[in-house]
Amino acid sequence: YHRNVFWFLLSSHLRCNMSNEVVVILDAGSQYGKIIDRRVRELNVLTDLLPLQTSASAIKEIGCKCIIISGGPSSVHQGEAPEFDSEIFNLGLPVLGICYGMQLINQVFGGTVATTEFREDGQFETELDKSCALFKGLDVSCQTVLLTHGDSVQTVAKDFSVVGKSDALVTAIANKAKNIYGVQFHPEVDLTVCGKQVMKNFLYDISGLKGSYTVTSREEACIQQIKTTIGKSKVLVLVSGGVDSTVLATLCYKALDATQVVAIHVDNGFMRKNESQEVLKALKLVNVDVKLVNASNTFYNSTTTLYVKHAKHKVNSRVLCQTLYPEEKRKIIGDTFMNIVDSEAHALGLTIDDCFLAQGTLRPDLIESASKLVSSNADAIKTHHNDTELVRALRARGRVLEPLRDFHKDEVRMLGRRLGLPEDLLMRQPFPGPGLAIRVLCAEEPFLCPEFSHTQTVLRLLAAYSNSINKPHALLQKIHAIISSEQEREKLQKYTDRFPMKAVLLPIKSVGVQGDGRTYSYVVGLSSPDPKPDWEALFFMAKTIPRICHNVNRITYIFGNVVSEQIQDITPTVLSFNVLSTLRQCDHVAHSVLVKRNLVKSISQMPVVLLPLHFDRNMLFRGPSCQRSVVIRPFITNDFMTGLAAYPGTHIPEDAVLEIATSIKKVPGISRVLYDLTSKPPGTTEWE
Ligand SMILES: Nc1ncnc2c1ncn2[C@@H]1O[C@H](COP(=O)(O)OP(=O)(O)OP(=O)(O)O)[C@@H](O)[C@H]1O
Ligand SMILES: O=c1[nH]c(=O)c2[nH+]cn([C@@H]3O[C@H](COP(=O)(O)O)[C@@H](O)[C@H]3O)c2[nH]1
Ligand SMILES: NC(=O)CC[C@H](N)C(=O)O
Ligand SMILES: [Mg+2]
Repeated sequence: YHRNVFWFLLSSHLRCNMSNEVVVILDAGSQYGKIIDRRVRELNVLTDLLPLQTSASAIKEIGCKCIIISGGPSSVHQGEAPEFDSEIFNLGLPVLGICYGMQLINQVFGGTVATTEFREDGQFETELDKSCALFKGLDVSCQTVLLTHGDSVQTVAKDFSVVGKSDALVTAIANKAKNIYGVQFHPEVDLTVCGKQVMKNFLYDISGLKGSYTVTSREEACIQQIKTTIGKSKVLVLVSGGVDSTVLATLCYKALDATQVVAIHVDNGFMRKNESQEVLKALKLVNVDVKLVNASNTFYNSTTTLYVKHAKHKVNSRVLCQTLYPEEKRKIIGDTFMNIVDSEAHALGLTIDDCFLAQGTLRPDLIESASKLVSSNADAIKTHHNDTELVRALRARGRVLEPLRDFHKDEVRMLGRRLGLPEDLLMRQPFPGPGLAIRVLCAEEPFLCPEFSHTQTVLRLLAAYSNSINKPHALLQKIHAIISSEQEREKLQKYTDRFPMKAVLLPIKSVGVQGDGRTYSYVVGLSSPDPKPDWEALFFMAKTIPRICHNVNRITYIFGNVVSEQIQDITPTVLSFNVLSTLRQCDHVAHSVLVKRNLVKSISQMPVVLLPLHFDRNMLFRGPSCQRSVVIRPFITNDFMTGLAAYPGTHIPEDAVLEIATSIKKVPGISRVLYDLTSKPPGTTEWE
């Protein structure tokens, strides 16, 4: 049903624009894939996002000029691969396949694809053939691109030539005669430096598009949408204090009579220190009057029903303050949030038949919740509480207003600027709806799977590589199979020699995103007897380790003395009032440093995360694991879908980092402070 509504809206949208320059994006379930349409739109070309299964005849009917096939979490050579119509390659249209899309093209035309020892998630260098039309105009042939894959092309399809390579890995293929191209990397994201140029080449030069589609006025369109949807009714605007919902509320006030707009902010108990009060104050200054709903005590003991996929039935969840799993926490918080909104609406005398619900939902929120509104194949990355089952049911009844649903964060900020919102409100760092609740890693027991000790051995070898190479070890072969270039081995040797390191596998799991799917894997802690962190060496290790240990999605640096002992135990941690106040205090001291040093704008976001880990226990006295540790994650991103850990000395002054670490360490109950070195992918922004 949702999909029908969506296609209807989309086709009417297309009719209104009557642009004959349409690109069909066939979605294989990628999360970055949805940025493809933003990239294409940025180049003034209209997109039509369709499921990969779409038939060739349906595509022909649309009259598009070319096809882009996105990435996706599946493997083309395995049973669960989504279906597709191979006739799409016989339409005579130029095709660009990205990651999964390239693997699919290669397989269809007779080449092979396999899951190998290679696993790459992050920025890598690749050599591209500048004489290929796809790479025309690139300044140099060696380019930095985003790779996130575990599968790769083994034998190249007949009639295709290799136009991109990175050591043994094929990163681009082309069939010039048929105008069919494939890239293993992701040109749609900012982390691929030449991405925009590659897309431009495909759209303008290869497909002959002119770029005639311009978004006239998106503000006007939003206002119009609000007016037509709400009419004479009322609208309950949910305001979190973030930029999205602030822009939304401002638009509602602009489009409607003030008596029609009721804005509420829910304090769920997972806000930052003084956050709710400050939100109300800031919004008052821009004439948005918000009612505060204090529900901070309701959430801890709330539950919901969960659908068990493999058993196909529903069960009751635990209460939130006993729940360990990230998705479960998100579902409980989301459903509780909507119940509270519902009873608040009743208390205000509003019912769903005379009132609409407005949310600042953005495109990435829907993408990551795997909403059918944006894609039929997406892997659910995480549930956003503005896209829960309850919201979906209301949406189906046409009662939800989401004018920003087609926007990305940077576009919302641009709109907010046009609306005259102050810069400090616009540039606020995003804060997730479930707040601090997803920044506490909950666990009752250490996570120790059978691979633990093997992984730990590989890590030990890697961290001491400069010594290990002198003493032959069977596992070195495995490492060398992946670190195949002489240059890289030399680097590994140089860094491990210059900065002595220990690498310990921490017995916890964190959320990540790899190969366009969600992962839940180990974290590595690096530390050194040298008190001065060698960031260059650390960042190199952060990039290298997940390529070799595929069960690791995050790398951290542990401030302080070297940690050489394995951490066997954890401090049992759930979302309790005390645990949250500890994290709130750490978050507060950390962000105060950013504010004091005027760094809020230069860092895109800085999650502060509580870990159930107690280092430096006195084992002689069998000291219990009772303290916890804190990770700081200063993060640099533009599209909020991919990004880099801030590099001390470049993105953030090193003394600011050290000041943050020192002040967090002073908070009672904190064992150690860690620095997250991981890019996205393989790690996400949040740890969950
Ligand atoms: N505490 C809250 N009270 C009221 N509404 C909320 C709250 N948290 C989230 N919402 C609603 O859910 C939507 C999504 O939440 P989310 O936190 O992603 O967005 P945001 O805060 O507007 O923006 P940002 O992502 O910049 O923080 C918001 O736009 C808002 O409509
Ligand atoms: O509005 C939100 N509701 C949520 O539930 C949520 N969870 C994560 N985030 C933010 O989304 C961005 C990407 O997050 P991840 O890299 O952790 O997936 C980052 O900016 C995150 O802070 C959320 N935003
Ligand atoms: N990003 C992608 O499209 C990944 C494709 C495939 N799942 C892989 O791991 O190689
Ligand atoms: Mg948001």
